[in-house]
Amino acid sequence: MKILVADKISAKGVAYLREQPGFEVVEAYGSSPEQVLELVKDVHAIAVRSETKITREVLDAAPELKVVGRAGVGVDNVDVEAATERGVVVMNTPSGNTIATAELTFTHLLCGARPVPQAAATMKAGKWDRKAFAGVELFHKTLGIVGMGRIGGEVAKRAKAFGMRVVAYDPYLAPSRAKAMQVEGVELDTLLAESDFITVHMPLTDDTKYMIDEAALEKCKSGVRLFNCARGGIIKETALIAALKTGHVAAAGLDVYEDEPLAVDSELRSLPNVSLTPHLGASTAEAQAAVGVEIAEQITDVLKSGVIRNAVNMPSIDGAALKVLGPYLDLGTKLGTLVQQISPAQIAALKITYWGKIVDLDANAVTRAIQRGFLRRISADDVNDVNAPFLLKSLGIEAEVTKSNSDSDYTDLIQVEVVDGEGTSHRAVGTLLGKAQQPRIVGINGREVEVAAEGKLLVLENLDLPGMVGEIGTLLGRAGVNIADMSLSRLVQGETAYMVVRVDSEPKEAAREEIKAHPKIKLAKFVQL
Ligand SMILES: NC(=O)c1ccc[n+]([C@@H]2O[C@H](COP(=O)([O-])OP(=O)(O)OC[C@H]3O[C@@H](n4cnc5c(N)ncnc54)[C@H](O)[C@@H]3O)[C@@H](O)[C@H]2O)c1
Ligand SMILES: O=C(O)CC[C@@H](O)C(=O)O
Repeated sequence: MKILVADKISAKGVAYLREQPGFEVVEAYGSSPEQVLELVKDVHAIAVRSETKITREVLDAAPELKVVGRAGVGVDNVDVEAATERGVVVMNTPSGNTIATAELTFTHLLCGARPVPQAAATMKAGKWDRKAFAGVELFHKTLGIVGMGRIGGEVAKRAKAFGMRVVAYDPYLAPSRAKAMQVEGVELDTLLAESDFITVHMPLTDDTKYMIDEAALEKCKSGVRLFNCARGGIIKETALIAALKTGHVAAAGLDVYEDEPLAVDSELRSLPNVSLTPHLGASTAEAQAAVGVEIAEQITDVLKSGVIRNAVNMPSIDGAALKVLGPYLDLGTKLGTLVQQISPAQIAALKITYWGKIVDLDANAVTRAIQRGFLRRISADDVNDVNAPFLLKSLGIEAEVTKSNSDSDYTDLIQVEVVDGEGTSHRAVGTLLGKAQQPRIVGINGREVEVAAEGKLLVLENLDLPGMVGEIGTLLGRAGVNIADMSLSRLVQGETAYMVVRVDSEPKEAAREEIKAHPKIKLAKFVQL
């Protein structure tokens, strides 16, 4: 397996990848977009920080690619939508650089209060100016934090230690968390009006882009100080520059910019009341060691054992959860495959119902496994848990999931049902049996059956007449096919019965045609699980 380390991650992370038997690691830093297109053509994984852009074009040029690992939080340099369509897992390392970024933010806050960088520059220039660099204190000032996630939370703790009042705006901030952190959850306008210092800590999204623009700045106190160590574009640069010039914003500290690297002639570089750092939030020895090793381990887990952690384009399952969910994933895949093979081609909806213990587990992964199983034989694309929901949608098949609390005879049941264009439903029900949690099929199209969910099955609907089992047995015997297991079911005596026969080998075409053409057999499907 080939792994491209496209941006500089920690030596420990690279060493971890190199130690893995069967891994070939290519380190190529600072490559041009054209070079990246060439480098990715046979890679299975790419590790990046924020420099290398993993665009749709790059993904198209990488047919073997399984995973893009971001050593850091923001995945804005990766086209996640295109990756999802292609079934490529995109993962990040959400917490390894939290402290580093919180500490850099606090450094900027302190430099916004006390112009240390500006004073230091004059000292280097041989001056001794004690008048030009008076500052303000953080003590008893109000800090407004927009985005109270991991980094916002760590900044809040440090601000409390400095004796600041902390107000926070975050639509997803639970009152209990605000209380535990001793911060006041407020509306954005209140935060803008009451804060002496404002720092932003959320991703750049359609909602957060230019959240701090001219109108927002007008709502701020005169002399407010602003900080952004999250993503360029949350604070509108032109509005900030104008407000820094008038002094409405007394000082600013920025680590991130609308365009990176920041243009050489950006006005921000020449304003005296701004401290700038070149996207250094995560640049500490500790953070880089942490995220480098974390991403190397995560990439290895995906490629070697299929274990996915910290994926941003699918639900992740940790090792403990995988142990519990594993048998359900197997059953789900098989039910999806079975239903696809017993139903017609024109499907309008794929409906999944869960009963029993599974209802209380995280069934998202099982749902994806069912969808993957269903699509396995019908999609031209490589189907996996990442792209299965997307591919289903692109085929115009509606997905529906229900968790039922009604009673059932089994500890767990999963029903997979497809509805065709005419509203006719085809379904299979499965469960896990015994201590070994063996996947069993216990229902097909409303008939109770009982057969192991594995191998090759012959699903028959035949007239309920004496001698049918013998006739099928003879037919299969003549074709040299051994029966491993068999289950019979009927609803009304003398009408039709279902026979599910597990066979050791697939009947040859001629035998299949003979079975299909048998006058007493209404339906015959050969299923491979
Ligand atoms: N400068 C750097 O080098 C550096 C390093 C690490 C992280 N970051 C960036 O910092 C940001 C925060 O990282 P984190 O790890 O704390 O993320 P996080 O996911 O833990 O926190 C983000 C918070 O933003 C909140 N949020 C989302 N939309 C919002 C909105 N419209 N208004 C207000 N709040 C909103 C979320 O509820 C969440 O609490 C990210 O953009 C990340 O990429 C930068
Ligand atoms: O890799 C970096 O140095 C930047 C990381 C940072 O922007 C992030 O979102 O984690």
